[in-house]
Amino acid sequence: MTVEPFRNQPIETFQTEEAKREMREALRRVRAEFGRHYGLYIDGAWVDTQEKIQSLNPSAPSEVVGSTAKAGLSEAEAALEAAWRAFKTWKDWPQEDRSRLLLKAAALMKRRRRELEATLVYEIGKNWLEASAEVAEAIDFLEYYARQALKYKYPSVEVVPYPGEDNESFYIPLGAGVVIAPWNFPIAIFTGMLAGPVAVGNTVVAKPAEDTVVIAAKVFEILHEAGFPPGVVNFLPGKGSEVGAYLVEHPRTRFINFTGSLEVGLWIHERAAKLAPGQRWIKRVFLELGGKDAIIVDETADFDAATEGILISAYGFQGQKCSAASRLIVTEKAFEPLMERVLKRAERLVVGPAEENPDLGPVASQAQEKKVLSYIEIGKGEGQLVLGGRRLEGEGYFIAPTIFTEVSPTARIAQEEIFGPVLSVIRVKDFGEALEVANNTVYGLTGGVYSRKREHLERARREFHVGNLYFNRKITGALVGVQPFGGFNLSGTDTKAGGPDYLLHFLQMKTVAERF
Ligand SMILES: NC(=O)c1ccc[n+]([C@@H]2O[C@H](COP(=O)([O-])OP(=O)(O)OC[C@H]3O[C@@H](n4cnc5c(N)ncnc54)[C@H](O)[C@@H]3O)[C@@H](O)[C@H]2O)c1
Ligand SMILES: N[C@@H](CCC=O)C(=O)O
Repeated sequence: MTVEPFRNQPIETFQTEEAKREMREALRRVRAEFGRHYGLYIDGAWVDTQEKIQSLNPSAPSEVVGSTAKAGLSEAEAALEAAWRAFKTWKDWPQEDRSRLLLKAAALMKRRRRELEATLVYEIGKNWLEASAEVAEAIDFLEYYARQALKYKYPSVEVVPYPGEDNESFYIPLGAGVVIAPWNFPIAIFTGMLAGPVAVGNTVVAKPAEDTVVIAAKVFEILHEAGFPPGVVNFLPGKGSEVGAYLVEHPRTRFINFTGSLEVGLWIHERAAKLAPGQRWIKRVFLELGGKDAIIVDETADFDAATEGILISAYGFQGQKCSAASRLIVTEKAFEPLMERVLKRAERLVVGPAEENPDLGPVASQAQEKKVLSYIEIGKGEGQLVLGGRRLEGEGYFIAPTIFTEVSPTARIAQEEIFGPVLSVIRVKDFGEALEVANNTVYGLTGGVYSRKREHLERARREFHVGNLYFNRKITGALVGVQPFGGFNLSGTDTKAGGPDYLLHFLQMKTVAERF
């Protein structure tokens, strides 16, 4: 099979009139289908249930974007059974044919690109650029893993020759696994987490987050149209603590690919380690969790460039990214010139309904709004509020971009993941102290340094303990294949999504030796 080398999908910035017109048209079409209902997808068929999950528009929560069926335990059981049945043949499909299906799904996603972007705008409150970047990433995952999977096809492993014996080692898939996804990248992470294992011959039951079931259902429409055989991919919207937990503890679950909060991730890690009656393997568990990511700015930095990078990293998608800058660590001499610029620019940020393409849309849900506002209250007792710090008028969950200065490195707003548009600024005496403060967290996902001093950048390269480190640029927006993504410490198992080793997590190596 020959395929063009992998290239990232371009992200639409909506500068041209044509792109703007296309997006407005897509928004109109998606709005016209508000309220549409989708089933579960089990064993190649759409299945309805009595209970349903409604998805609301966070810019105007009285609007129902759509709904899906809601899986219970019997549907979870059926989906896992279907996945195991499908595994019997899918594992032996020629790799080229499996990869071809992923590429077909990518092509279908490209064709529906604007519609998918518009769905993200309405379902989760991304502005147009954020929505476009996310759909591009979902397509990239399909395209990248389709190509990477070809690397592992039989016979792929080089072994040392040994006299009198034929020795070979090769990769085989694990079996049927469970994918549990968060709401903040509901198409990219959902697609990537299922496409990786499936690409190399596993089958999956995929549970989207409760707030983003419509975009996830659209992913399954695409997988269905691409022609995945029944049971290879199963769609199971449902409550995390019910069907999610059931699948985690199930003896027939072979692996769990989870992205979400630290709290749920640790619970899954613990429960998956327990041997359930009848279980015949140690479950593989992959966890991609939270962050408390910091940008360091020293006195040699380009303050204008730093300001741009800080604002996009702190407030892109309202700060609801595991990679978001929630701490800004500034050396004494950089503090005034930098903060003057940051405040001036941040004051001008526009917050509003996502369909109007503001700088910041709403936060994702009422639960998110409550959590972020409660941290803002905590912050008022811990730092100096210099910007925002309040909910804004309107039906949607709008929160003003917020900045606290004079925050202690050990304050709660400097230690706990807030996951909203709140930036805690910590003043330090020099670069050495900045690195100490940056590393003083249980997380280790992304980090950044703005400096013109080579010595500082080299020191950060060695000492700043994060999975994704960025110099003189924003700390969000890792590109598939270019910046494999995943963090250290309690940020997860460093699975490195979109990286060259990712698919190995879902494979096991078999070794056969024959004497002649
Ligand atoms: N490291 C990364 O790559 C990455 C990427 C995106 C998001 N995140 C993190 O995700 C979090 C935000 O996402 P969230 O609020 O959806 O997280 P969450 O942990 O609340 O939910 C994630 C998923 O887990 C399910 N779930 C909840 N309880 C469960 C249980 N007991 N058993 C099984 N499944 C269960 C939910 O239904 C959802 O599908 C943030 O902490 C963010 O940093 C990390
Ligand atoms: N991979 C994304 C973050 C995903 C987590 O929310 C980024 O690099 O910004």
